[in-house]
This record gives sequence, C-alpha cells and structure tokens, in this order.
Amino acid sequence: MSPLPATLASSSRPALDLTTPIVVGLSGGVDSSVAIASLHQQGYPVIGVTLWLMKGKGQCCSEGMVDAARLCEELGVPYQVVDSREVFQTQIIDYLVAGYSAGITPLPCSQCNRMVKFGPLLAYAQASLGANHIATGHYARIRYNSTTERYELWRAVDRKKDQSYFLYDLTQDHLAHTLFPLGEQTKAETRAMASQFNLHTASKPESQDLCLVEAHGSMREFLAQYIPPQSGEIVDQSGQVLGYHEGIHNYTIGQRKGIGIAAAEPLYVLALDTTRNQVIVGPRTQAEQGECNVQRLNWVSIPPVDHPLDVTVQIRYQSQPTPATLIPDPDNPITQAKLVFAEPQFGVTPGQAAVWYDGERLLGGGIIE
Ligand SMILES: Nc1ncnc2c1ncn2[C@@H]1O[C@H](COP(=O)(O)OP(=O)(O)OP(=O)(O)O)[C@@H](O)[C@H]1O
Repeated sequence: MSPLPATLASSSRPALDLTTPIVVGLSGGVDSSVAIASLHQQGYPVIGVTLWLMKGKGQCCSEGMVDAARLCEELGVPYQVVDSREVFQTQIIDYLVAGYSAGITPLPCSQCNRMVKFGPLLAYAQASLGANHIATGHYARIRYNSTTERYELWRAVDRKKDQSYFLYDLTQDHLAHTLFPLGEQTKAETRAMASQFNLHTASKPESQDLCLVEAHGSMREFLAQYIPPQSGEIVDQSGQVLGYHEGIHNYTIGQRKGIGIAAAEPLYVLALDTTRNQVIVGPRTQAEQGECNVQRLNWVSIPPVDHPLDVTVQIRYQSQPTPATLIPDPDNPITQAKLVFAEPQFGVTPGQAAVWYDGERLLGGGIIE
C-alpha cells in the first residue's frame, strides 16, 4: 500500500478503515475519473457509482454513464448505476419549479448535493455496498478539528475551481464519511494526472453550466416545460408600465440582459411581485442593498453562534467574498440570521445561498430571503 494521499493525510481525520470500499460518485467527467483512478492507484478498494438523475438528458445521464462504465472496466473495478430520477424530480425539479413560480431564484446545486448526491449516495454506499466512505471530484477540502471535534470544510487549493460554496449545506455526518481527493490540487494537475493515467475522459471539456441548463439549453427552456407563460407588466418603481413579460419565472433579481426595454440608462430587475405578476425594474444603484435575512442556516466548521460574528460572505458562486456581520435572530438563532454588509451589495437574490467564511474556512450558510 502506498502512503495516504496528501488530502487524506493532511486532513488529520481519524484513520480510514481501509478494508471497506470507498464509493466514488462518477459523472463521466474528468474530475471524478481522476478521483477514482488516483484512489485506486494508491491501493484503496473502490466502487464507481453514477446516480441516474434525468431521463436521457444531462452530462451524467447519457454519455456520462457510458464513459463511467468504460472507465471502471479499464480500471478493473466494480461499477453501478443507481436510479435516482425520482429523488431528483422531487428534490430538484419540483423545488426549482415551485421556487421560480413564487418569484425567487432557487439554487439547485447545494440542494442537490445534500438531498440527492451526498445523503442518498452515502446511505446506499453504507447500507448496500459495505462501504464507510464516499468520494467525489469536488474541489474543496475536509479537515477534522480534534479540539472542537468537528469536521471543517475549507476552500480548495485551486481558488478558481473552488466548489465549497455549493457544499455549505452538508452535515457533519456527510463530511465525516466523504473524501475529496482533488481538494489539494489544481485543475491543471488533474488534467495532467488524467493523461498520465491514460484515461479516455482526459480531454473531455469542462461543464460550463448547471447540469439542467446544459441538458435543456437554458433555464428558460427548462422551466417552459413546467410553467405555462403568464403575461404581465414590466414597471418602474413608480408603477409606470414600461413593457410586458411572459412570466416572472423568467427573471431574476439583478438581471440586466433580456429585459427588452430601451431606456436612457441600463435597467435591472429590482423585484418580482407575484401578487400583481409584475417585474419591477430600475437603475443599478437601486439593485443594491446593505443587508439581507438568511434562513435555513447550516453551520459547518463551527457550532451555531448566538452573538454577532464578523465574516466574509459570498452571495453567489464565484462572487467576490465581502466583509459582513452575521447577526443571529434572537428568537431562532440556530436557523435564522441577518447579514449586514460592510458595503451595499448588488443583486442580493432571494433563493440563492449566502455562504460565510473565516478566511479559507467555510463556517456556514443559508438561503437568502
Ligand atoms: N450523476 C452523478 N452521479 C454520481 N456522482 C456525481 C454525479 N454528478 C456529479 N457527481 C460527483 O460530483 C462531483 C462534482 O460534480 P460537478 O457536476 O460539479 O462536476 P464537475 O466538477 O464537472 O466534475 P466531473 O469532471 O467529474 O464531471 C463529480 O466530480 C462527481 O464526483
């Protein structure tokens, strides 16, 4: 057996039980291919599993399964597909449709990680495959803090690829049984390893967008299958009608493109009024706000706090981390809080996640109200 890979050694987590297999989630892409190949090369018993999420669509669910099966055949390791279409339908598609219909912009990826990938995959791996751990090709790091006895989530070494934002909703149990073999390396190193291992997935292009969007062309086209058009007015803040739309679900706070109204200065979506079925637009400065409420909090690297906490926060994936004070709700300090930004923020969007950090360490996150 070769020494533990860097990610596992540096995580100072309790020792892994090497007699049980590690179940690796495979999308058919290069990242998960390298994750399984490197664990396998280091002598860990591995099983590849693809969750079948959508009918015949999506990177993972058409050619992805074939690529993953071929990879496991080449490595000589077991491979399985788990039909997860029902849980994906109820937890992601229904969640998106309900959210967009209610005038918010839900974030499917963190919900998918918690409710579709990590929860069910771990449960299946433990109950049916005799495994104790799962692994994925996510770029993030898990460390065990023996003083606080908590599993901590850290940003990936490769900041451009860092996916910790999408993982903020994982539980301590998920983190305790998950490995991220790519967290300590760059994407360029992953690609080099894919060539070294001679993986046929080495040259596969990077996914550019949400898997649902890649499968359907755009979010608008995806939603059109579920939400019928409903014409309404586009108004300015004084209520003056500037134009018309085909459904508020096609708009998101802070959106500029696609409003279709000529004006002296660029117009942005400021609010979506479901009662009046109106899209309210205005100048960019009006789309900034100094604070927001956050609900459904999940505390990751530290236990819930009951006092104001200075943090840096991201209000969307890849947005610049910005200083803020998190003020727990006095009545529900564990699940609700207010974020007061040091500088007003543009495009604070209900339904998206606010995720707060202490430097590289992800402390927690929640859904913007
Ligand atoms: N359908 C799936 N079944 C099992 N695991 C999956 C599936 N889709 C994604 N994963 C796991 O989640 C990780 C992150 O998924 P994401 O969609 O962000 O893909 P990615 O960063 O493009 O990675 P990859 O190159 O492996 O596709 C993947 O590396 C893989 O381990």
